[in-house]
Amino acid sequence: MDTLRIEGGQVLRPDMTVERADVLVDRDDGTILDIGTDLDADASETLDADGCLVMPGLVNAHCHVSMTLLRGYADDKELDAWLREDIWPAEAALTADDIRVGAELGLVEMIRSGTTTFADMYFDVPEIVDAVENAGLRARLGHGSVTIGKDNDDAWDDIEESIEIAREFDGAADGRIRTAVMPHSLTTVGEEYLREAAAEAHEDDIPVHYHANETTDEVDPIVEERDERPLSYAKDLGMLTERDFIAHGVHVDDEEIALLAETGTGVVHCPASNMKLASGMAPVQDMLDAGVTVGIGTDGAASNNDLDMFDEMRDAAMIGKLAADDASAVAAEDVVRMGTAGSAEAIGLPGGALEVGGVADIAVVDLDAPHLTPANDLVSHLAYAARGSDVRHTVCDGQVLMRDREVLTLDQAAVMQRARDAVAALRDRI
Ligand SMILES: CSC[C@H]1O[C@@H](n2cnc3c(O)ncnc32)[C@H](O)[C@@H]1O
Ligand SMILES: [Zn+2]
Repeated sequence: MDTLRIEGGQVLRPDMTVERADVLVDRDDGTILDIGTDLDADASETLDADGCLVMPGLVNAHCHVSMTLLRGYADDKELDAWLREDIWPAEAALTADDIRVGAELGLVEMIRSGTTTFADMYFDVPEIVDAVENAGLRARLGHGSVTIGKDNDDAWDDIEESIEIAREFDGAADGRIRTAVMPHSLTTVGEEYLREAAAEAHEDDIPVHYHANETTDEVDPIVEERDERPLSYAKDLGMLTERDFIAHGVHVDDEEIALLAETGTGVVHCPASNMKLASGMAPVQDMLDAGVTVGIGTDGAASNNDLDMFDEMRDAAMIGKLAADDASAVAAEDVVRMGTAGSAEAIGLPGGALEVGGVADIAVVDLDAPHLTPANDLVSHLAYAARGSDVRHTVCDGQVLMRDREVLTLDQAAVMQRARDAVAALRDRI
């Protein structure tokens, strides 16, 4: 058997306790064989975790990975103006090659900060599928459809593309890639298209993922036109089921929170994007109290401006307290759970916990740093003090993606140069 042993570290268990243990991985099927101090098997490969915390790989539950190319391209605007004046015109000029290199740049960034799994909405999805397959991460990918501003035929083509992409690539990369049908939002996609997209997706047991209740500018017109809240509308459309997950969920009222809990729909909290675009403060503690499955996502690198899930967990804790006006809200354990198991559950992928028989998706965090000293409480450190750059090794599906901070599955320097060249050419075209 081909095995990997991560040795000498402390291990974060699913109940958020930390214990001294080694982790033995079956690389043939990508699962954890054993966790303990007296593991007897000789391993084919070892990773040194002395002085480190071995934790589940982080799960970035909402992203637009190729938007790394637009990092710093347009800042300091609210969502609608940012999308319409800057981002959508720039995206209209992106080529399939741009999407590919942007995705690779984002994947390098994720691997370097301990993210092993993500959910992504974009276009030219076959490029992203191929990049993820080669980089070795786990992902739920989908084509984001927008129908406003399109004639009926073009609108249906865009919806059909989302459905076809989801069907074609579900199970790619030996099952590491799953898909979702991804209408962009409840206001940028018309009612008949949303209804059909959800029905077709669910016919094949494929989830639906979309932006919802992100800003008041998006919520108010729905309430005015339909005399119902957006998530009640989404439920009528068949888009609020256990498989489905929404991004943002900032402006949700108590009835919508109850609907999310009742239906088992996941919510991906994107605190940095919500702050940067001044979208608002999501009632995360209220959602957790109601039993909603809540994960965490970075959103794209143009509204964040990085893909570091450690930053995101800290932001989630900070703004969660502010939103609840309660310093005990969205506590350290809650955000670490949300950034790992909560996100995995929301997007319907395995991972987010280190347990025997579970997938070997692992981040090894080096604790030997001034900002992580003293080690009073390691869960507190993960939530409030650690940075993506503290990650020493990253493993996904039993494969080592980064060893001693060297990314093994992508050529980091070459990807960065291709990204610079792509953006220079893009800026000439825009
Ligand atoms: C049609 S593919 C996805 C689409 O979403 C855009 N996007 C990026 N961030 C956000 C956000 O916070 N809310 C809504 N839409 C967003 C992205 O630029 C793509 O056009
Ligand atoms: Zn988004």
